[in-house]
Amino acid sequence: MQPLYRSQQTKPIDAAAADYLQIDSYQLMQRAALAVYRHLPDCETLLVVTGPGNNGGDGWVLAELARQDHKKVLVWALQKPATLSGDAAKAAEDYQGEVVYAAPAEPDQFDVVVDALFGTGLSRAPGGLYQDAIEYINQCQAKVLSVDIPSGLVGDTGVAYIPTVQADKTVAILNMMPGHITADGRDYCGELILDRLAVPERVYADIDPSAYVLKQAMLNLLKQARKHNSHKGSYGRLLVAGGQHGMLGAVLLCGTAALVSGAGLIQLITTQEQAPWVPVHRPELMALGFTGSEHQIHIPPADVLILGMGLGSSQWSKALWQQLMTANIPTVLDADGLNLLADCDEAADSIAVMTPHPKEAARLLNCAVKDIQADRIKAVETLAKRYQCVVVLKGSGTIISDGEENFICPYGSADLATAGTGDVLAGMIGGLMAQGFSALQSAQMAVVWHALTADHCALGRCLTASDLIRHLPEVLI
Ligand SMILES: NC(=O)C1=CN([C@@H]2O[C@H](COP(=O)(O)OP(=O)(O)OC[C@H]3O[C@@H](n4cnc5c(N)ncnc54)[C@H](O)[C@@H]3O)[C@@H](O)[C@H]2O)[C@@H](O)CC1
Ligand SMILES: [K+]
Repeated sequence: MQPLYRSQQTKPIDAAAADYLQIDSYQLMQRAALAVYRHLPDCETLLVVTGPGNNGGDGWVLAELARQDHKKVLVWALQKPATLSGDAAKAAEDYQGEVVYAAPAEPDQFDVVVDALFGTGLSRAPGGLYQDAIEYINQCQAKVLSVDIPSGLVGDTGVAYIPTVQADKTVAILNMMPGHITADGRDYCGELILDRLAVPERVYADIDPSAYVLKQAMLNLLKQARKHNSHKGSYGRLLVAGGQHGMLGAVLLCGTAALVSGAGLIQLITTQEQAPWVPVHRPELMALGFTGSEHQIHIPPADVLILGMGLGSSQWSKALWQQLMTANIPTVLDADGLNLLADCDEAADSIAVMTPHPKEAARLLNCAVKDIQADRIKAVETLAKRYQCVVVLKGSGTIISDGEENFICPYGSADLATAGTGDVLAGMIGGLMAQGFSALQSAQMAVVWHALTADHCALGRCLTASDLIRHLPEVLI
C-alpha cells in the first residue's frame, strides 16, 4: 500500500532519495522541477509564482526549464532572490528570464500558472502578499499546476487555510501526504500525480509512514471468499440492532447491506411494533421485537452484532444498548450507539469496530467537530487506542485506524453525503466480519467497496442509500 508521510518525515525522505541517487540537494531540486515540468499542461505562456522556501526553489528551476524550452515565461517572486537562502537562492540565481515582484496585469495572458508558493513548509495561514497572490491565482482563467501540494493546504492534515490555491493538477514529489487525500485535500489538489523521481519505495523503509492509501485490489479478497462446499451457516450469524420507533429504515438498510455483502443469517432487533414489518420489506431478514426496559431480551447466538443505527436515546434505546453491549458479541458500533457510549463511563470490551462521523467522534473525544477535522489522523488514532478497537472516521478521505496503523480511502465522492449511507457502511463491515474477515480487513474492504460504488455510479448528485446497495455487486464483477 502507498505510504503517506507527514511534513517532518519529508526531510529524511529527501536525504535518503539524494543519497540513493548520489546527487546533492540542489540536483534533487532540479530533478523535482523537471518531473513537475513534464506534467505541465500544453501551453505557450506561463506564470510561475514563487514563495520563500524550496517549493519556490522548484518554481525557479521549472521557470528556467520552460524558458530553455522556448516558452514565454514570467516569474512572480513573492520573495526577492537576495533574501532567499540555500537551494532556493541558487535556483533563483540560475534563472535567466523575466521576473516581477508584483501581481502581473492582465492575469488572463497566461495559459498556465505554476503555484510554487508553499510546499511542506507551510506553517500558518497565508496572509498579506501571499494571501493576495493565492487569490490572484484562483481568479486566473489559466490552468493551475501546484508544485508538491496546493499552497495553503496543510500536508499533515488536509486542512485548507483560507485562501488555498485551487489546483487543476498537483504533482507530489517523492512522497504523498495525508493532506493530499483527506479532509479538504481532494477539493484542492485537482488531478493528483505522484512522481517518485525513480527512487524505489524501499529507500524509505526506515521511515515510519503516518498512514497508507487503501487500494481497490483489497476487494480481490472478497472475490475469492466463497467455497463451493459451503452453506449459509458458513457465512456467519449477524444481529443488527437499532431502529427506534420511526427509524426502521436505518436497520433495514444496514441489514440489507450486510446481506448483499454476503453474511449468512441476519436478524434485526427493533421495536415490537416494527418487527413484523421487516420481512415485508426484505423477506431474507428475520426480526425480533424489543419492548423496553422490563424486557430481558433472549439474544440469539451471533458471531457479530451491529448496533446503533436509528437507535435513538430514549429509555428503550438505552435498555437495548445496555443489554446488547454486555452480551459479549464482537460489535460494530455506529450512530446513536456511539452517542450512548459517549454518555457512559463503562468499559466496552466487545467493540470490534466503531464508525463515527466527525460529530460522533467529537462527542466521544469531548471536543468540537473542528478539532476532529483539524487533525483527522490524530483523532482516529486516539479513539482506536482509547477503545482498543478499529475506528473508521468517515468523511472525505475516510480514515481507518487500529491504533497501530492508519489507512486512508482515496475513493468516493460527495454523492455519498446523504441519509442512510452510513447505515449501509456499518452493514457491510458487520457483514464481512460475520464471514470471518478480521475487524480491520472488514473495515478496509467495506470502506473501499462503498466508495468505489459511488465512483462507479458517478452521478454527480446524491446517490440514495438504497441505490448504493443495489449497485454494490457491480463493483465486484
Ligand atoms: N529539501 C529537498 O531536498 C527538496 C525539497 N523540495 C521542495 O521543497 C519544499 C519544501 O521546502 P521548504 O521546507 O523550504 O518549505 P516551503 O517551500 O514550503 O516554505 C517554507 C518557507 O515558507 C515560510 N512560511 C511558511 N508558512 C508561511 C506563511 N503562511 N506565510 C509566509 N511564509 C511562510 C517558512 O518560514 C519558510 O521560510 C517541498 O514542498 C518541495 O516542493 C523539492 O525541491 C525536492 C527536494
Ligand atoms: K505549492
